[in-house]
Amino acid sequence: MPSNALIEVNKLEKKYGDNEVLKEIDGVVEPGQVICVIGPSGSGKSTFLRCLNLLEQPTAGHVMFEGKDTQSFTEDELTTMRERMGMVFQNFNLFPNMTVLENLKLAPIRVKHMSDAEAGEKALNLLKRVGLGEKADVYPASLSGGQQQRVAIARALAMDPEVLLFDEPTSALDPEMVGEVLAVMKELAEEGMTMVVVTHEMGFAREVADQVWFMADGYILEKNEPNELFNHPQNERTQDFISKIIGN
Ligand SMILES: Nc1ncnc2c1ncn2[C@@H]1O[C@H](COP(=O)(O)OP(=O)(O)OP(=O)(O)O)[C@@H](O)[C@H]1O
Repeated sequence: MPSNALIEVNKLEKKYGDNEVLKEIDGVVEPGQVICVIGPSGSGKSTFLRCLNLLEQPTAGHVMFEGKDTQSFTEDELTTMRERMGMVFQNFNLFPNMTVLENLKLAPIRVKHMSDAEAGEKALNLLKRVGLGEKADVYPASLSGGQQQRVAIARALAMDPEVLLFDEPTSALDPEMVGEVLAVMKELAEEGMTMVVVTHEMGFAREVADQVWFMADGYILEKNEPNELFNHPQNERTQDFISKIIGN
């Protein structure tokens, strides 16, 4: 395997009963890369993402993290790996009964054993970074969806992750809020954050991704640089998908 792979997936398979959702998936994520995973609804994109941090247990195949096979991980090693892979969900998943600041401080205090003051300072800096320095003491419900998602990104960053996994981070947002979240993600990409992003935002994939992976029926049918994949798709299914979303 390439020595610089952060994540490597070999012959990954996932079944739910008889439903084969992921089939023979191979892929490498290198440090600093932004991978966008695109494809039709139900093609297995979210399941693939959740297999990367073993929120879903693969049925077969291997997920390697920093060259180590996660299958051989103890529970403690798995927990550590998940802490190093931040995840941002479609529906933000903030704790509603905690203020924005408390949401951000929780994991650094509990998991990294940071002092309250240290975690608070870090949280405030991260909130400023996502443009929400003024919102530290409010509750998530008083924020717009776009603001809540930016808080969720800041919360993931509070653990200093090695990689961020995004599961359709803008799909639950009103259209006018999509841009503010994508702008934060683009900034992170420019700062060198390694990211795997399941998305329907083709403009973002085209502009920000180093590689776009096209999934259909549980296979990754095509991987390429965005310009190649969008302008010269090789696989018939990719051509069909792209002509449907871009052609009209
Ligand atoms: N926990 C589960 N139990 C059973 N089947 C599941 C589960 N999670 C996903 N599936 C099935 O796996 C298939 C792929 O789902 P997945 O959510 O990964 O697709 P997707 O490409 O992310 O779709 P979308 O773009 O609509 O979110 C679907 O047929 C879905 O019904």
